[in-house]
Amino acid sequence: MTESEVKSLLVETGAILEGHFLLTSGLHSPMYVEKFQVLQHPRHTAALCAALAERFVNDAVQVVIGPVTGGILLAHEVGKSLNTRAIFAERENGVMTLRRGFTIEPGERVLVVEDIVTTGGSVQEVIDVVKCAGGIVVGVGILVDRSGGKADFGVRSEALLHLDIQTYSPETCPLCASNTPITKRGSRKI
Ligand SMILES: O=P(O)(O)OC[C@H]1O[C@H](OP(=O)(O)OP(=O)(O)O)[C@H](O)[C@@H]1O
Ligand SMILES: O=C(O)c1cc(=O)[nH]c(=O)[nH]1
Ligand SMILES: [Mg+2]
Repeated sequence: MTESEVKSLLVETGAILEGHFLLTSGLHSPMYVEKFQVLQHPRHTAALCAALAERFVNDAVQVVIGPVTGGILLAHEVGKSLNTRAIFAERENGVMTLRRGFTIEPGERVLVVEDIVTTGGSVQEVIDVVKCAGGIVVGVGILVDRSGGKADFGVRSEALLHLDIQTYSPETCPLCASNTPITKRGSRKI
């Protein structure tokens, strides 16, 4: 899939939103990629994840892991393509962790997947979980990297679509200054 095909799919499914959004990092943004607008279509999810898996087909991946919520679907579908285990990480009392009896064995080759990267903080938390368990992070697979190239995980990362979307700290946000109501999507409680 080309970047323009991925972008068209997001536009067609209504995933690109404009407004005033509180992001999981605490930053504000005038745009939000609501990944579940596209992920609600299993055939699109399967096609996107197959394209992502293709980038890591020669990396001898043994486990695919992503952060809740979208990471559950992504890990499952990428793991299906690569014929590996698929697990997910979630925050417990604010700390990213493995629950549900999931384990990563020392030396296991792990691919981290993520739907959207803004600051890269969530992916980094998952990388830390993998490393803490002794796993080897072979790469990061991303549907949409909206960081404008700023996110760097110290391993090969591959995104199906690269965007450079403005973010603001709450103190400098022009939408706050103009009293535009803010909305919070996503699952993180901050
Ligand atoms: O790169 P970052 O600054 O960490 O931001 C990106 C993360 O934020 C969103 O998840 P969110 O925590 O909103 O929950 P969700 O996956 O349940 O929507 C998104 O799905 C990424 O996981
Ligand atoms: O940074 C986020 O929380 C975020 C941004 C975005 O565009 N889409 C999303 O699901 N989360
Ligand atoms: Mg998420």
